[in-house]
Amino acid sequence: MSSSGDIRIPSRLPLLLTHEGVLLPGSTMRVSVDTARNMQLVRSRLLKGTSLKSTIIGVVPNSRDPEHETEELPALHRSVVPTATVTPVPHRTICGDFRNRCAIGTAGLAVQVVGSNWPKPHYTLLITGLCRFRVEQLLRERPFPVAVVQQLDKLEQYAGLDSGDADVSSELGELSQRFYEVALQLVGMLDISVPVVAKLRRLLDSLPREALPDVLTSMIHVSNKEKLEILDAVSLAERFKKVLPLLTRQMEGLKLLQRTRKPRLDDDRRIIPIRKGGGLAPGQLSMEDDGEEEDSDDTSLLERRVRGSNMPEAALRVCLKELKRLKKMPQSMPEYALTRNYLELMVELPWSKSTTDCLDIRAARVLLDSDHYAMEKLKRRVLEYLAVRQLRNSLKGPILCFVGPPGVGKTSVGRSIARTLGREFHRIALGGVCDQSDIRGHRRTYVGSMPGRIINGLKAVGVNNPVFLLDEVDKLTKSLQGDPAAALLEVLDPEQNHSFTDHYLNVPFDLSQVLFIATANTTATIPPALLDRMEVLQVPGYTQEEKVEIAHRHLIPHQLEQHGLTPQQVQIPQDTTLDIISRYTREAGVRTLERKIGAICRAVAVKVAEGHKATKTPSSSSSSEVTTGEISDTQIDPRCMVYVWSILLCHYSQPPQVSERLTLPGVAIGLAWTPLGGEIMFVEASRMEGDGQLTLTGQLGDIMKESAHLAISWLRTNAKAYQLTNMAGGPDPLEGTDVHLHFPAGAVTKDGPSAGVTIVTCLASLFSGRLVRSDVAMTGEITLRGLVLPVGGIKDKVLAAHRAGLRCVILPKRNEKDLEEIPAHVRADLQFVATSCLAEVLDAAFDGGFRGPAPSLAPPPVLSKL
Ligand SMILES: Nc1ncnc2c1ncn2[C@@H]1O[C@H](COP(=O)(O)OP(=O)(O)OP(=O)(O)O)[C@@H](O)[C@H]1O
Repeated sequence: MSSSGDIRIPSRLPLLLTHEGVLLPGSTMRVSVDTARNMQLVRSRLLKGTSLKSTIIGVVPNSRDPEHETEELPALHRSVVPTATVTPVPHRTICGDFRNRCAIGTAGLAVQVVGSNWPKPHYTLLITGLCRFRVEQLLRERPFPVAVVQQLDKLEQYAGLDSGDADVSSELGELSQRFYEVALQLVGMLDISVPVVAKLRRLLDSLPREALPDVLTSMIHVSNKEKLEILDAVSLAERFKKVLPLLTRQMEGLKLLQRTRKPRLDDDRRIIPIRKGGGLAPGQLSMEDDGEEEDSDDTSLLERRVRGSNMPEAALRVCLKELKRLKKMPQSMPEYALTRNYLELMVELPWSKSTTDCLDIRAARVLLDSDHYAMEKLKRRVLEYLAVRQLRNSLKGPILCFVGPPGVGKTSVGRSIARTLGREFHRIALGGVCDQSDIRGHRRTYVGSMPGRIINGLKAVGVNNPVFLLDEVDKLTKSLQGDPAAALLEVLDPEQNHSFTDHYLNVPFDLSQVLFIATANTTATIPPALLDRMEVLQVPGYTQEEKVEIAHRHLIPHQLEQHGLTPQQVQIPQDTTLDIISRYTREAGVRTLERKIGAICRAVAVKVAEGHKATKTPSSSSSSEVTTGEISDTQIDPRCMVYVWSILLCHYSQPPQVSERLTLPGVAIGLAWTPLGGEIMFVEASRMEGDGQLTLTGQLGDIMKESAHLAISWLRTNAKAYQLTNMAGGPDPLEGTDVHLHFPAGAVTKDGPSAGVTIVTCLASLFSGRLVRSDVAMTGEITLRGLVLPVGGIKDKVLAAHRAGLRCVILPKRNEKDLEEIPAHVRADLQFVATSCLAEVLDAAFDGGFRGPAPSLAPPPVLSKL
């Protein structure tokens, strides 16, 4: 730092008006620039200028807030020096008013300009003060003020310090010596081992004495007003005199502080913080000290929590080690927050906190029954499972996995199990999870690392024995980030999960008390190793009657409550519900049904809120008696009940879904099983002139394609017996003919052998020109010899046929036993034709039967051992 005496500043300076601090010669200050005038100055002088001269600006304190900047230049800070001492100014002020003349400021060198656009455009300048100046004449005010200035701190001014006038010299010499000694005392009170204190000590010796008052003022704690007084002290002697009491005050503050400090801190840590490039503040010091105290209190509180959290020995050791590191870390270190977060998590984890199981099997049965209608098989198995657990008092055993179409209550049964046990419930959605660290957490070395879902779940429930529902385990996917299913293996294996190690925790956590239940739509996509650890419980779709019951017992009351309606205000008769189910929904579960009921409730809620009601109150619940569909025409008492009749449904819902009829040869209805439940499927075939090619469309898998080839071969073999012909009427159906077979819903991949009988029927219809019965649906695998083999998913398929309003289901003979699972009333509504060969299938599929095969083609009595 050089003495300001060596510096010659330009006679014209652009003025930067500051409002937040006072720049003194010899010190450095950061100034935030956001007012229009100052921004202009930075842009046109500092950013465009190329010479050193262009980086010198005049910094003048301005008391006015930048928020209130006006067109008019604010009054600049002006020395209170008697006007007599001010050099007379020629009255040539071209702009600005007279009050801005004689303003005192500090010429400064802009050493750094940093710009930012956030939160609004602004610059931050780093300016080093060079010397004082006085504004002689304001040349212009816009776009930024420029003034003719007079440099005040000059070399010759201080000549008296070293030589010259004996009186001045001796007075200044004495003053500067006293000042130096006091400054030395002040620095002596600080801990010299702190680098900034050591540097200050060196500065005291190396700086010219005349620079000391300004430099020390900018380092100790003084108010802006006091700083302005020092800025005004143009005379050096006056400056020494004004700063001396400030130094003494600072020392008093330090002494007081040292006396009030605790001996522990006093002995070994005599570190008194110093503001970087600024001063020491008694008030500030004590505040920082409080912060330190608070911090150490905070850490010891954390330590107490760690010790009291009952964590196992290994975890405790890790935590104490981390605590030790934390104590040594400055708070500003990014790792401080990481370590602290880790310790907070460790403390919050329920290492030994658990709820007491209150399982009463009888009460559990009542609760399961009251929460869920039907699902008898599932409820029975769940009760068995819970009973065994209670008797053995252990959780070891297979993990239950509920598999079924969406909306059949898998998740809600899981929730009921938690309630019956009196345990906390937590659902972990695994759909789409493709990263191992989702389950097992990230290592703490990664930025933004966090624990996996299992540990997060435990933290959320706050006990170590909750019921965890692993929802949609069939939707886990692999990726470059590892296989989440592999991570789940450890979680679900009772032999291993007592020491599950999350990467973030890096210490084992005992998961053996957690009751895991999984749900899936299909077992096909569950990784085999995972499936092996689970006991699969199929949850089939519901029949229409079951859905009506579920709607009236659970869904409607729930929806009414959700929409602020009471059963006295709305009544949905059973046949209306049945209508919604059969005409507006086609699903295995009840989710769409619930949505439709919700839509009705919303519409009724509007009417009720408006004070409307039905114009006619029908006397019976038959929809046919209702003559009007509008409920919004007449205003009557809002307390009256709103009846929702079938006829009104069209006001609230989309047009009903209608099923098509079979009007062309070459169409047959098959039954398919998908993860969403059973579905009916219209298989279509057409033929055209060609050279005997078979085209298959509809995203078919290999097995399905093979079924199509099998069907064609069987039909060609038996063409004569069934009088199947090609387009020209010839005996080979494929001669000169191309056949196209299409399975609608082309965007959905289909596979499996169960469409075999449908393909045969569809092609038989095409080649014979006869229509297949439009109320028949079929399923079954075929062989080349014309046998019909059993298939899976019979219950869902039959329910789908029933939903679609079909009358007859053709199924393999060996699937007859599966019909027991189907509710009696559904069975009563349908006719089942159990078939063991294709001849029987065709006979049942066509009105009046299909022309039977020759006796030699009839299947042998013992069909197959498959
Ligand atoms: N048998 C039932 N009795 C009462 N309510 C039921 C029954 N089955 C389903 N529900 C209700 O249907 C809604 C959907 O059920 P849930 O969310 O449990 O389906 P899910 O089988 O888990 O579906 P997903 O596979 O899509 O997760 C819930 O409101 C649930 O209470």
